[in-house]
Formats: sequence, C-alpha cells, structure tokens
Amino acid sequence: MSGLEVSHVSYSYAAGGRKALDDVSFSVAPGRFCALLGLNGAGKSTLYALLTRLIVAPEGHIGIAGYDVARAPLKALARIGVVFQQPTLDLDMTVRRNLAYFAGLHGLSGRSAEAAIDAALDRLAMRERSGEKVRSLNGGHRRRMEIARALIPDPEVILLDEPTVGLDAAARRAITEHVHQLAETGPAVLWATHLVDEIGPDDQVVVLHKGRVLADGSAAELSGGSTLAERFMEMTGGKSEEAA
Ligand SMILES: Nc1ncnc2c1ncn2[C@@H]1O[C@H](COP(=O)(O)OP(=O)(O)OP(=O)(O)O)[C@@H](O)[C@H]1O
Repeated sequence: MSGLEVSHVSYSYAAGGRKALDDVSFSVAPGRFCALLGLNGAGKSTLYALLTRLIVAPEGHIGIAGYDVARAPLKALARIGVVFQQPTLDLDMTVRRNLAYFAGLHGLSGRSAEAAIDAALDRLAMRERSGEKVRSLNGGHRRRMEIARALIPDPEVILLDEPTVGLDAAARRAITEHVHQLAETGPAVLWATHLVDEIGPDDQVVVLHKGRVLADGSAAELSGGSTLAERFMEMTGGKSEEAA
C-alpha cells in the first residue's frame, strides 16, 4: 500500500525527556479520509512536523507515497500537500498570484501553472474569487484557498493540521465536506482535529492521546453502541495534556 505509512515513530523534544510521540504506528490508504483525533498536547503538531521533516524522527519509519522520508526526503516531500495550522498567505496579493507564486516554487510556470491553479480552485469552488485580494476574503475562503494551494503539485498525501480552527460552523462544514470529497478523488488525507463532528461514520479515525495511539479504525467501529464523542471522552478522560 502507498499513501501514508507511519511505523514505530517516537519523538522527545529534550534528550531523555517525556516522549511527545511514543511508538506511533498507523497507515492511511489512498482515497481514505483519516481523522487524527486528539486533545491539545496529544502530539498532532509534532507528528505533522515529523511527516514534513521540519524535525527528524530518530526512531521509526515514515513512508509517503512509497518513499521513505528519511532516505528519499525530496521525493517524499514532493508528494505531500500541507495545510499548516497557521495561515501563510500574502494578504496583499490576489488569490491567483498567491497560487502562482507557490506553483513557481514547484517548478510550474506558464500554461501548466495556470492549468494546475484553475483545477485546484475548481476543486474548492474558489475559481470566481481568483482575482480578489486575500485580505478581502473571509476566514473560510482563505482556508479553502490554502487547501487549493496544497493541491497544486497534485499530491498523493494531504496533511491538514486543525484546518477549521477559528471558523464559524458554516465555513467549518463547507471545508470538511470539500476535503472529504477530495479524498474520494485519490489522495490519502490526514486531518488533525479535536472535533468529532468533523468525522463521518466511514472515515478512518486514529485516536492520539499523550503521544500514543489509543485506537485506529472506522468511526462507526470505534463508536460501537455509543457515539464517537462518548467513546473519545471515555478513552481520554476528556483531559488534555495541559489540563491534566
Ligand atoms: N517545541 C516544543 N518544545 C518542547 N515541547 C513541545 C514543543 N512542541 C510541543 N511540545 C510538547 O509536546 C507535546 C505534544 O504537543 P503537540 O503540539 O504536538 O500537540 P497537539 O496535539 O498538536 O496539540 P495542539 O492541538 O495544542 O497543537 C505536548 O506535551 C507539548 O507541550
């Protein structure tokens, strides 16, 4: 299987210190939407930093589209689309200029860049906004634009780190639906969240708590006879690292 593979990954920020990630293993198949469900401090952002090689895992294996992130980092990273928690847009450029700049970073220019930009904007229903300055967009449209940007290199794995933070309910729903539809077109999607209402019954769910994987299965399987929210509360005690 390609897609995303994480195997026995551990990480501590300080030598000998507490593990932010402790023997984490799971995989996401192509075409799957996987929610990485965890409270504050669970280790979600640390995992994303390792997947994107912002930091390097001393232990374990990370595979992206069949490439080992440690042994073939350029090939692996070229197949990832990332939406980080903090927006990174130039507010005074138009949507299209922002995307064109990013396309250039990926070696695309001219007609191939335009085609990739149009296709990405269409997938997020954002084409009609392409001439607007980012500053004039609302939070939901800015986020959609960042997701469109992540699609430009036609990634096989898409990583989103709590992409709905700060958005209202309608924008949250729209983005969640768009990304579920995206997964159906082929890429493996990893969506970090602490909000169970962003997860559908057929989605894969990996529950991360205090650096460990507590559960991995479909939302329906994990819910059992109760709701996913109840099961998540039972597993974690509803307490984040900060609150504990
Ligand atoms: N740069 C850092 N230096 C030291 N410890 C860190 C650093 N970043 C995170 N941690 C610790 O690592 C653990 C995991 O944090 P991480 O940010 O990965 O969790 P998270 O699930 O992304 O939480 P949040 O939703 O709050 O971002 C926490 O105990 C956190 O305090």
